[in-house]
Amino acid sequence: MNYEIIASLGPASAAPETWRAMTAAGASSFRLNTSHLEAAQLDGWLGGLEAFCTREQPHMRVILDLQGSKWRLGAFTPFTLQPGQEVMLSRGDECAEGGCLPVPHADFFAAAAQCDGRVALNDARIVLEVLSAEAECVRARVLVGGEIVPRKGITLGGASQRVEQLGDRDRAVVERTRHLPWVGYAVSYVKDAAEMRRYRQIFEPQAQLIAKLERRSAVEGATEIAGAADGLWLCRGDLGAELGLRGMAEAAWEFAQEVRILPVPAALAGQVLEHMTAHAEPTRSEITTIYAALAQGYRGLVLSDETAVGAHPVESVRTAALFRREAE
Ligand SMILES: Nc1ncnc2c1ncn2[C@@H]1O[C@H](COP(=O)(O)OP(=O)(O)O)[C@@H](O)[C@H]1O
Ligand SMILES: C=C(OP(=O)(O)O)C(=O)O
Repeated sequence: MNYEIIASLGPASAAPETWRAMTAAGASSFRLNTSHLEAAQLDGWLGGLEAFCTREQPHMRVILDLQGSKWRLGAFTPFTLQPGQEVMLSRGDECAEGGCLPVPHADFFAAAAQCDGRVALNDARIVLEVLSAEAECVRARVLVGGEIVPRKGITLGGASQRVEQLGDRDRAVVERTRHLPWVGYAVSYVKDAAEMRRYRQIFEPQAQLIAKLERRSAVEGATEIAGAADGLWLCRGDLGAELGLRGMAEAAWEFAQEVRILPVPAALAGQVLEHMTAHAEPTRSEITTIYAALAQGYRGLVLSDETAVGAHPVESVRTAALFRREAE
C-alpha cells in the first residue's frame, strides 16, 4: 500500500538528525502545531526546516497546524488538578496566579453559559463540571483530574456556538510563511464547507490546505468540505472529546464507509500509535486499526504525541510505514 506518513514535530524531534532518521524511516511530511509556538520559536523551527527541506529533502512538506476556531487554554505554569478541587477559567491570554486557567476566547464564555455543564480539557483527559458561568469567568469543579499544561484544547459539552474564523495568531503565521513553497496548512475545527471556502481566500491559490475534521458537522459535511481542501484529516482526539468515545467510534466508522470515494485524500489522526509514545512496540489493536484504515481507503496517517513528545519518534514512523509497498 502507498500512503503518507505525517509526523508531528516537538521537543522529541527537534534535531535535524531526528528529521533525517524519520524521513529514512518513511515520514513524507512533518507537522508543526503552531498553537504551541511563539513567533520567535516558529521562526527557529522554520529556519532549520527550510535548510533541511530545500537542501536534503526537496519533496518534504511541512504542514503548519493552525488553531482555527478551536479553543485552547492560554499560558500558565503547569499544575495538577485534583478531583473535587474548584478551579477558575478566566478570560485572558495568561494567568500569573496558581490554580487559574486562562482562556483567551470571548466566545467560549458565551457558549459556557449554555453548555450541558461539562468542560473537557486536553481531548477530555481532564473533565470539569461547571458551577457558574459569567461573561469573563467560569467556576468549575474537577471531575476527572490530572496534570494540565498550557495551550491544551478545551471542549464544551453540547455547545455548538463559536466564532468560526482564523485569529490573529493564525493570520500572522500565514503572512510569515505564504512565500514558502515547502509549507502547507491544516486548519483546526472547521465547521462546514462555507467556512473552508472562506479560509481558501486567505491563502495563496497553490497552497496545500488540509481540513481537520473534529466536529460532527465536519464529518457529516466532509464531501462538501473536500471541495475547498486538498486533504482531510479525521482527528479522533478532538472528535472523542466532542462526541464521547462511542460517538467518535460511530462517526469514524461512518466516515470510513465513504473515505474511498472522497474527492481528496484522507488521513487518520489521533492516537494512531499512542502506545508508542512510551513503549517501543505498538499494540496489536493499533496495528490492526491502521491496516483496516488503509484497506478502507485512507491515504495517510498522522502521528502526534508519538513523534512530538514520545520516547520513540523514529521507531513510531517505522511502525507506521509497516504496510508501505516497499516494506512488503
Ligand atoms: N513545539 C512544542 N513544544 C512543546 N510541546 C509540543 C510542541 N509541539 C507539540 N507539543 C506537544 O506534543 C504533543 C502532540 O502535539 P499535538 O498533536 O499538536 O497535540 P495537541 O493538539 O493535543 O496540543 C502534545 O502533547 C503537545 O503539547
Ligand atoms: C490530531 C488531532 O488534532 P489536535 O492535535 O489539534 O488535537 C486530533 O484531535 O486527533
